[in-house]
Amino acid sequence: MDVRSLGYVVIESTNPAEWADYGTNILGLMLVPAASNNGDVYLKMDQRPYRFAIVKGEQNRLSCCGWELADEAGFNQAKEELRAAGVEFTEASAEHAKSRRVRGLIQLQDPSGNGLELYWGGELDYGKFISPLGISSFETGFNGDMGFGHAVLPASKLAETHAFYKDVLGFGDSDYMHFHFSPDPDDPGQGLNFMHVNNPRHHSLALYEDAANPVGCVHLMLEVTDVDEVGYCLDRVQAAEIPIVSTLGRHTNDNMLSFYMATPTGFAMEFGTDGLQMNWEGFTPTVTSLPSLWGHKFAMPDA
Ligand SMILES: Cc1ccc(O)c(O)c1CC[C@@H]1C(=O)CC[C@]2(C)C(=O)CC[C@@H]12
Ligand SMILES: [Fe+2]
Repeated sequence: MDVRSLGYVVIESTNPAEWADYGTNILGLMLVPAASNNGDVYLKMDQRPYRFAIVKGEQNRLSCCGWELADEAGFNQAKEELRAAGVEFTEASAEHAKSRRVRGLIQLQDPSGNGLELYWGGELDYGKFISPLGISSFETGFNGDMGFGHAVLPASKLAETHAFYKDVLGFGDSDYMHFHFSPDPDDPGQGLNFMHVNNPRHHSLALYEDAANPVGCVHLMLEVTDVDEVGYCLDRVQAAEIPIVSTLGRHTNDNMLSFYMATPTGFAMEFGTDGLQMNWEGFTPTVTSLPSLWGHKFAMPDA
């Protein structure tokens, strides 16, 4: 399978209006005029019609990640490979695909129960990105082909879930880390698999061995092209008294300079810049024992 990018996320929220406020006034994303009056919130950051869809629901959690395939042939091939691997999926209706602004879409779950969608034909509306806070641009590649950023998802069954993304979805390994927060020496600790798809972003997905995560996500990451925008965002977060989940720091594996804050949904948002752009040809996956070169003091170990 040839997955090209992390195209969008869908977030279920009891109060999508909170995300309209947070998305525009803190993150500097653009509110997309609603196609319907149902209160759903769409947030835009580049040539793509939206990157975040916040839909009204009973729960506050990440619903799914949308993964982009190159074209219809790639989409059909992906479905063949899922059938061959015995993975169940549901084909979305034309109406549903249209609401996602894609030409074809299937829905499935990974072995830890995280929702995902595989799609082809993601629209570009070339609507001008005008940040309400004057952010010049988010790093999403040419025509947005690097995806919006990355997602770190909880994986109670880490080995099985990692194998699913690697062997069935064809993701590549970027890096592996292992954490041991518990004072109990018999506690096996938590693994963290960083994985890439077919674009230069160091990781589009990371899987964290995290059994109890009620919101379906550890964090999402957005990347801006100007370091000052990270600083300005940090100032806005502090002025709004939004909890800072991790202080500013620079990661070892992808070189990202970032900090982490709370979101209305309870998972964290990493806001960074200067992430590595990789050439995967001949790349040897790394094993890293230090998460950050400096900084990144996390408020809670599982934040
Ligand atoms: C280590 C690292 C490298 C690149 C990233 O984009 C990135 O988010 C991380 C940190 C991931 C990880 C996390 O999200 C949950 C809380 C963790 C386990 C920590 O407490 C340290 C590393 C953190
Ligand atoms: Fe991250």
